[in-house]
Parts: sequence; structure tokens; C-alpha cells
Amino acid sequence: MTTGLIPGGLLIAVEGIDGAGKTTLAQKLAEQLRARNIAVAVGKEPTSGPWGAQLRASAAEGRLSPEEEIRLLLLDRRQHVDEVIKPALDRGDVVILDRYYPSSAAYQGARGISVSEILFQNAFAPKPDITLILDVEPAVGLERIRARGDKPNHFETEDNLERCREIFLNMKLPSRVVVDASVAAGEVFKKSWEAVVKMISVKLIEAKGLSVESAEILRKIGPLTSI
Ligand SMILES: Nc1ncnc2c1ncn2[C@@H]1O[C@H](COP(=O)(O)OP(=O)(O)O)[C@@H](O)[C@H]1O
Ligand SMILES: Cc1cn([C@H]2C[C@H](O)[C@@H](COP(=O)(O)OP(=O)(O)O)O2)c(=O)[nH]c1=O
Repeated sequence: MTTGLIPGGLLIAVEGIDGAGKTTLAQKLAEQLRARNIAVAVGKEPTSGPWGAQLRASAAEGRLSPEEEIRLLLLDRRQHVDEVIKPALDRGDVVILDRYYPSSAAYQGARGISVSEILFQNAFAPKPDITLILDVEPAVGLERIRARGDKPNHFETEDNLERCREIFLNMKLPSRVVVDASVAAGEVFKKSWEAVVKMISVKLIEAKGLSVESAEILRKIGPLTSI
């Protein structure tokens, strides 16, 4: 049986440019947490809902104006927050997001919209407890996308991804952890897991104090060497 871990849940955002390894890491984190009977919800933005579908179609065919992209992203994110993210946090789940509002700051910021304005428009969205920024050179990300068998879309030119990368690296976010994503996926996972376990400990102790219950949950999550 899985259990809600922390009152108010734990929100993890996995960020970085295309091909950085976000989906790979999000799946592995979810798998390892679930193996420890921790309830996990995984989300991906843009979602597969109606607004997300419009955005994906635009990325495949040619781009919308940055204002129109922001409008659709905000509609998509509001629906995701209301229908998936908030209910999962209320249950005490660990929520892992494969892209979230920092992607808007990076990608729409790279198109010339003010990053602080984008962050302001996203203030309705719960703040991540931890944001893992997978950092990789655009050429490496693009090569991985090709090796995955996909054709880079209109968001995915090297110049554009370099601007996005700079914004990700300079953005002020609470509890931001930059992970070198040029190394093997197992190494990226280890570094990220360490940061996630540390944040789980902080949140648990904040919520339940240094109790027997906290200690028991942390014992179950286990030492890093058990990975
Ligand atoms: N650290 C890594 N080193 C090499 N290849 C990787 C690494 N992480 C992921 N990959 C591979 O690169 C491709 C892109 O990874 P993916 O997780 O889909 O990236 P993203 O979600 O950031 O676009 C996939 O084929 C994946 O198997
Ligand atoms: C969430 C989000 C995504 N995007 C873009 C970045 C990606 O190129 C695209 C998502 O496409 P997707 O196919 O999900 O890419 P990936 O698997 O690499 O994450 O949408 C934005 O421009 N702003 C946003 O806020």
C-alpha cells in the first residue's frame, strides 16, 4: 500500500533544455519512490489536455507569437494545477513535474518576454519545493533527441536552446539544484536523489518534528547506497 508522505506533499520540478534527460530522470525518481511505498504523481507540461495539444501542434508546424504561447501555457497550467497538482499535494503525494513554470520563463523569456513578468503571471502555481535543473550543452541535448529517433521541433534550435539554458542557470528559484546532465543517466539520478531525500527530510521534520514517525519514514526511504 502506498502512503501520503508529508502533509501538503512535496513538489519536485525537473527542468532543463530539450534532450537534457528530464523524462528519464522523472520516471526513475517515481520508480524509486514507489518502490518505497511512497505515493507519487507524475505530470508533464505542456499536458495532453486541449491547450497543451494546441501548443504541441504549434511547435511541430511553426511557432505562435510569444504572447499566444504564454496565453495557452497559462490556460494549460491552471488546469493542471487545479485538476492534478493541487489534489495530489493535498493527498500528501510526491508530485514530480517534467517541466513547469520555469520552462515558461526560459522558453518564452528566450523570445524576449520579461522573465520577471512571466514569473509574476505564474504566481498562482504552487512553488516547487525543489527544482532540479538538468544542465547540458544544447548540441548534446539535440544529439540525444536525434538518437531518440525524434526530429527537433521549432523550439529546438541550438541558438534558442543556448538562450533557454542561460535563463535556467540564472533564474532565481527557491531550492534550485543544478545537476550536470552531460554525465551518465545513473549519475544524474544519484545526484538528484540525494537532493530529493534531503528535501524530504527537511519537509518531514518541519511537519512532524523529530518524531519516531519521521525517523521511520526516513529509514524506509533508505540510505543512498541502497540505490
Ligand atoms: N544522462 C544521459 N546520457 C545519455 N543519454 C541520456 C541521458 N539521459 C537521457 N538520455 C537519453 O537521451 C534521450 C533524451 O532523454 P529524455 O529523458 O527524453 O530528455 P528530455 O525529457 O529532457 O527531452 C533519450 O533517448 C534518453 O534515453
Ligand atoms: C512547459 C513549457 C514548455 N515549452 C516548450 C519546450 C519544449 O520544446 C516543448 C515541449 O515539448 P515536449 O515534446 O514535451 O519536449 P520535451 O519532451 O523535450 O520536454 O514546449 C515552453 O516553451 N514553455 C513552457 O512553459
